[in-house]
Amino acid sequence: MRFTSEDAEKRYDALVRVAARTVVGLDFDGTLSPIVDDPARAHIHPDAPEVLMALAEEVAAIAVITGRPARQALDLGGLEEVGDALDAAGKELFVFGQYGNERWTSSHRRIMGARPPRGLATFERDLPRALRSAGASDAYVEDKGLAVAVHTRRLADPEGAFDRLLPPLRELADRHGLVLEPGKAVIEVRSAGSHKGMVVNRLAAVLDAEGFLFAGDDLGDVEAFEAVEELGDRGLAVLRVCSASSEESALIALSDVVVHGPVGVLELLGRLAADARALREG
Ligand SMILES: O=P(O)(O)OC[C@H]1O[C@H](O[C@H]2O[C@H](CO)[C@@H](O)[C@H](O)[C@H]2O)[C@H](O)[C@@H](O)[C@@H]1O
Repeated sequence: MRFTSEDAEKRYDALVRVAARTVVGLDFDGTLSPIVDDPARAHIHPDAPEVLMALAEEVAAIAVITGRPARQALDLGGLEEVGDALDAAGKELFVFGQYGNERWTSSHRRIMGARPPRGLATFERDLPRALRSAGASDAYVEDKGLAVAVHTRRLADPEGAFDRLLPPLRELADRHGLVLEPGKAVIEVRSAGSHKGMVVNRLAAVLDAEGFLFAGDDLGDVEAFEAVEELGDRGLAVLRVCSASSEESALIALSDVVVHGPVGVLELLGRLAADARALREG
């Protein structure tokens, strides 16, 4: 775990002091679950449920904010059970799927979602031809209902295929009124309507937060990092945590703390829970 500046360490201390009024926002893939080749097997790190339950005792709320469909995050994360434990502690677990287009809470247990964006069906119709033209017919296409993710990780040349696919998919997305969300060996195509920064702002306002921690690992988390920084400018105690890997470094420059993958994220969250508890118990 590395604080990126002295100021960042002070930010951590300030967050501990307002832990009881702090919202913890967490990305899923690469932050709570280790990156794996098959998206259907990206299970949450086995230590995560216990760490989240301990943390919930000390903070106002925990929110998983992911590009995944909420249903998948619930299943791969065992988050319904985590929600049970949080409910019992009088706290709430939020799951925002598809970059904020879906919402689940441990108190309501229903996924509220948007409709598929106009243009997605015709985009999907034209997609195989675009994949063929880019020599990436074997790319794995993940149909997320409200979006499509084209994965190159399991191709022979993942980076080459990613680079060849980016321009034509951007052009095709534009033509269908959709936007591109590039990530780790993945190009997502989705509606322009929502992003993780909007979720951060909504949660901070609704929960009247005095502190906000967000941890993420990929480009789809940039808006959340920016929103958290703006909350800091407005006087909240904030901490931006980068779950680092050799695959993506864009978030490092925006971070207060850099940790190594999900193991490092959980270590930091465990430390936050322990420090907040020690302060509370005097
Ligand atoms: O917002 P996130 O929780 O980070 O989700 C973003 C996308 O993550 C998934 O893909 C990534 O994880 C896979 C499993 O480890 C990996 O195989 C892939 O290369 C990564 O890009 C997921 O499949 C996407 O739908 C999410 O939107």
